[in-house]
Amino acid sequence: MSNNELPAIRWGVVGTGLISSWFVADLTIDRANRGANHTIQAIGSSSVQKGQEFASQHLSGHTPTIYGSYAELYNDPNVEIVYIGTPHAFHKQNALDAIKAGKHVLCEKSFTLNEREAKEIFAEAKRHNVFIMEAMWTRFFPLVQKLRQLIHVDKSIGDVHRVWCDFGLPKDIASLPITSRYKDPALGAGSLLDIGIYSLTWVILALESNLRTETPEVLATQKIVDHVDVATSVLLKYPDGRQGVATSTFARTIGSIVVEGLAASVPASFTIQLRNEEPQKYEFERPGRGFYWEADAVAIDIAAGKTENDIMPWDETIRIMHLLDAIRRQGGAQFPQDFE
Ligand SMILES: NC(=O)C1=CN([C@@H]2O[C@H](COP(=O)(O)OP(=O)(O)OC[C@H]3O[C@@H](n4cnc5c(N)ncnc54)[C@H](OP(=O)(O)O)[C@@H]3O)[C@@H](O)[C@H]2O)C=CC1
Ligand SMILES: O=C1OC[C@@H](O)[C@H](O)[C@H]1O
Repeated sequence: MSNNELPAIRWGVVGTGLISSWFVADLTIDRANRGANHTIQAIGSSSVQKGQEFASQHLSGHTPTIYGSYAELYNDPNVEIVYIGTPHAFHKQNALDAIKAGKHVLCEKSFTLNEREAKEIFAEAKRHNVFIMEAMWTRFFPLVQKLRQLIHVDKSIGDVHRVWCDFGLPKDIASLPITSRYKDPALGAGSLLDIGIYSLTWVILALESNLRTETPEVLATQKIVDHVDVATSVLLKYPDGRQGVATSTFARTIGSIVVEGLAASVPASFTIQLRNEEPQKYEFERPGRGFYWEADAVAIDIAAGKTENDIMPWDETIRIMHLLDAIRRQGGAQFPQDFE
């Protein structure tokens, strides 16, 4: 199909921040195998000057109409679809306004701050008979389609029982202005809606062969600092026992360490990966299986007249058992002895 025969659509972009710059840059690059022709018809910003700066920086060679308000963009008859690139907290109002003006909408993730807002938007879209979608771009990558085919159709690794996904995005929240969307709860700040949504998405995509046919149980914990979740861990539990762990954090580290070996009980080496540096692998000799190290420690302690070992003291065992009990209470695994 020649480019002239492809579907064509005229976009109005509201918000001139980071994501809008990435979005318009991608829509205007020259690429093979395009599926549609995109025109950035208009930019809506809080000021004409900001809109003009955005266009000259990210849309050189293009001539979008620049508006100093979003309302003007919604009312532009040449705009067919509105792309919402504002912070989460404004998505609801932006989407409702665009829909009421009869526009289709592509709205950045997270779609809204909560389910109630999302339902409100979809009800309005239904009333106005317009298209609307959450811009969860990752789901549309060919890589995802291939991965899902390998996992769910070809069953390349058999049945998938567990999936983990972590997204860490270092953010020094304390140093940001209180108006930052990463800091202000009223703007939907927090790791979950910003990046945790990706972790959750990957876990769901890998665990669910038929999307949206199951509702997993959720167990979650968050680290809240100044009313904002700076770290979230979610455990998804499916009716048949499949488990997904999705985590997100704004904490800053300079790299990661992966421990390798036969099993988690038998570490053999680890690799330190510092950002932008070559990985460094540390390997260790282990003749036999390695049970002699704990046996040596026992013998040494006894010879020294000790009753506890410093590496595995009594209170550490008690702490671990306390945690295991708490987890079982939430999780449901019971032993007859629990009721004695
Ligand atoms: N898909 C992806 O990979 C990414 C998605 N996102 C999503 O995009 C959305 C926007 O994020 P991002 O581009 O980083 O945000 P930015 O802060 O960089 O930009 C947001 C823009 O929204 C407009 N805006 C309107 N009202 C406000 C307000 N009160 N405070 C701040 N901005 C306001 C501003 O544009 P103006 O002044 O022109 O009106 C501003 O430039 C979020 O929902 C985020 O989750 C973000 C990054 C990547
Ligand atoms: O979606 C996103 O991905 C990239 C991050 O920079 C951004 O905070 C987030 O919204």
